[in-house]
Amino acid sequence: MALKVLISEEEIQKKIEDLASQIDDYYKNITDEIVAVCVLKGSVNFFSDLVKKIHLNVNYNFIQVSSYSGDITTGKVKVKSWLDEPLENKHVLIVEDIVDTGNTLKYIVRYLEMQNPSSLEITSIVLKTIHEHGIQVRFPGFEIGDKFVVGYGLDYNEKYRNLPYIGYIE
Ligand SMILES: O=P(O)(O)OC[C@H]1O[C@H](OP(=O)(O)OP(=O)(O)O)[C@H](O)[C@@H]1O
Ligand code: HPA
Repeated sequence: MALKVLISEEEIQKKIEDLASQIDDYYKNITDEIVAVCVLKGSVNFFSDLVKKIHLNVNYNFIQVSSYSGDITTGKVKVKSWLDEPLENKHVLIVEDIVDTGNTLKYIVRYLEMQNPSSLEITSIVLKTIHEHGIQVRFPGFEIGDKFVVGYGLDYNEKYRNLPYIGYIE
């Protein structure tokens, strides 16, 4: 089983510079903190690289949800841990590693919206455009086709998360 590079470490880091500057610009008139919500586990690498490049007042929050077994979604989003502060009247940025079927984000957005944040936006480093999920990603990274990808936080049965690039299994 060989791994092929789809998006190199250099391309990822360049894209993150670009996303961070879009985010800086989008929130430039906001004086309150922005709450960046990291969706564990997959987003940990992207979250960590991104927040270091944002020049705003950023607070961290973490949720852990999962729905995949191998490369197949169970269709059921399991919540493993949730926010540790309310998001009412906060500007919230959800940081995801991948939007595939959109099930995970649909679930997260539905519950975060119930908390009445001042604003709720999404960034995702990878997006599969094959599904009609209707999720609006304000700060999109790379659009890819229908390949199961690993690396840079993305796993196949918990493997490959620590690769610095995004690849696929041939
Ligand atoms: O758009 P979807 O089809 O819902 O897929 C996207 C979600 O799937 C992965 O999470 P996973 O359930 O594998 O948990 P993990 O982040 O712990 O790997 C990924 O990190 C996203 O959160
Ligand atoms: O392509 C993928 N790779 C890893 N995890 C995922 N979760 C949804 N899609 C993917």
